[in-house]
Amino acid sequence: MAYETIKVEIADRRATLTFNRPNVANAMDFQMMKELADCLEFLKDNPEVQILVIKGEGKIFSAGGDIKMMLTSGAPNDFGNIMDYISRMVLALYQLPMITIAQIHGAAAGLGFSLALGCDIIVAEDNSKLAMNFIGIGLIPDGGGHFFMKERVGTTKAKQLIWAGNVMDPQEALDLGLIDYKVEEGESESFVDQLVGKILSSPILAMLETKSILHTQKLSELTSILQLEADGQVRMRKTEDHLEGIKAFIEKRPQQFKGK
Ligand SMILES: C/C=C/C(=O)SCCNC(=O)CCNC(=O)[C@H](O)C(C)(C)COP(=O)(O)OP(=O)(O)OC[C@H]1O[C@@H](n2cnc3c(N)ncnc32)[C@H](O)[C@@H]1OP(=O)(O)O
Repeated sequence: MAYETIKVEIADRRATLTFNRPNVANAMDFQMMKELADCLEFLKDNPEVQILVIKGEGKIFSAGGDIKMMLTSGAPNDFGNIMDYISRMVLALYQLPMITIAQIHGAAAGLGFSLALGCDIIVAEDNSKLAMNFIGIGLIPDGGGHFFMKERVGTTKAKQLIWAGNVMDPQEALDLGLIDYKVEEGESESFVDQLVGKILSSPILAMLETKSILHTQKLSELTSILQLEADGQVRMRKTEDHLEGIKAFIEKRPQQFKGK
């Protein structure tokens, strides 16, 4: 399939999906979200692929939703469409009958970090910035961010991290169990290639059965959280604090939130 905002290569039982808007930190606009949903649904039905690696072109894995698009895209209800794409991509990712690996370098923020957390294995380079920082622009996590954070660190810690919205370094994330491997700067590609080789020479069908059992049992909870996130995000999109958050980001100044 031909895409403009992502690249997909399939060879030797492995698919590699690369975010491809490097000039804007691989921030995701409408088109990219739709292409991601289409691509992950296509991969879901491709029995030749047993491993998916997700990575980013350029300096950053992904900075999440495109904040400049949020300022210019008009009506708050446009988020209804965005949330549909996000639900489609996350449900497809979660149900993929393959081992999924996020290969993070530079930064993974907002929806970019949610998608990484939706992978089975997360590898991050030592210098990368990891941020569940939707709150910085007055939003809540989407892309199943609430679900995946809760799965990895428990409800109380997830809530605290989401509220704080801090940029975390990989050591902190590793200590919390938010990522699985921290590697030296520039080493993620070779590390992931080795990991893929190791997994492909393991009894991968048994690994995939385990994934299927655990994910099938949790699917209704994820589906419910995605709906709650979609409803909540449309509400947050209409707040003054969100508008202030995106303006402050673009103007590179501190936000002044008012609780409205
Ligand atoms: C549906 C909604 C989904 C969501 O995901 S909402 C959440 C959206 N995402 C965010 O709030 C994250 C915002 N970005 C950041 O926090 C930081 O960036 C990073 C931690 C990702 C990286 O920090 P650093 O390495 O210091 O880079 P830099 O100088 O901040 O950014 C490099 C260039 O990338 C642009 N950029 C960064 N994030 C976004 C974005 N999300 N949307 C659009 N542009 C973005 C900046 O403005 C800048 O550009 P210039 O070099 O021209 O100043």
